[in-house]
Amino acid sequence: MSLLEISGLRVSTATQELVHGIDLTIDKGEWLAVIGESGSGKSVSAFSIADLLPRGLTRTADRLMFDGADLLTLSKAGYRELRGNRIAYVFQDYQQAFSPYYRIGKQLDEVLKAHTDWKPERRREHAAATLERLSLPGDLLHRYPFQVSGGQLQRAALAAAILLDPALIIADEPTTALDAVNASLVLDQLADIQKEKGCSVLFITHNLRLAGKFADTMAIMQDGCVKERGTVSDIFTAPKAAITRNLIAAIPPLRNIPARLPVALEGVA
Ligand SMILES: Nc1ncnc2c1ncn2[C@@H]1O[C@H](COP(=O)(O)OP(=O)(O)OP(=O)(O)O)[C@@H](O)[C@H]1O
Repeated sequence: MSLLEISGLRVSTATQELVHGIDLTIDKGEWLAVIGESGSGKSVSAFSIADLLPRGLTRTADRLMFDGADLLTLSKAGYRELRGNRIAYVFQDYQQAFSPYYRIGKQLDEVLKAHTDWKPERRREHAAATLERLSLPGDLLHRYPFQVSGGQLQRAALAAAILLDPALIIADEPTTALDAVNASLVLDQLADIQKEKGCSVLFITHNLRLAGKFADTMAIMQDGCVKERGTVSDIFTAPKAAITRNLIAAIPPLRNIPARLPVALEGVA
């Protein structure tokens, strides 16, 4: 069953169209990877879903439905409720996820305060349990963002995203700024959470190999258009669009092919 249905989505500046009427759907529990070169329109498309486009960009669509609700008619207040509650974002720049001026615990608490009527004790317990769920030390609550490592901060950002059990997590290049070990940890934890909670993931990445490891389905973007959509298996075994074939051919060699990559990729790697 579809959680998110996007049809004819366009994003424009005052003078130029950046995204040219794309269609995407994500089912409940599905992990969709949106892949494309830099500037292909992945981020602005993702921003437009939850009304987070930067000033100067506008969105139109034929259809934009989230869990039965029409986002095209949703009020600003409706969007505020949706974000952080039903739709959560994890961004590449984890430094921006937290204000440097407040302890991480206070910032997690603000999210819970804004969306629940829970008492302080329950909010504190829930925040600590969520950090623990991501194998982060409980004393992180008392630290400022600059007092934790980049990898921990990105996992704390993931904790902030899942505090309220969102139905959709939009992860926009969440591992680009991390070393390989921390990148793998963040994605493994995101995959565990997705399985446990049954939520959907919209994963934006340049990295076709990571997409192949974690996603169920893929959409390949180029120049503001979706050039190809399909299951991971179909896309790796029978890529149709030229951009998809180029992206697959550009995957660097790897000795240990991840278990979920289809056999066809081994010939390419
Ligand atoms: N605020 C903005 N004002 C004007 N143009 C913008 C703005 N933000 C993005 N763009 C343009 O929109 C196009 C798509 O950008 P977008 O950030 O969505 O690409 P992307 O595929 O996410 O790239 P990357 O992988 O590098 O993040 C680019 O041409 C970009 O220059």
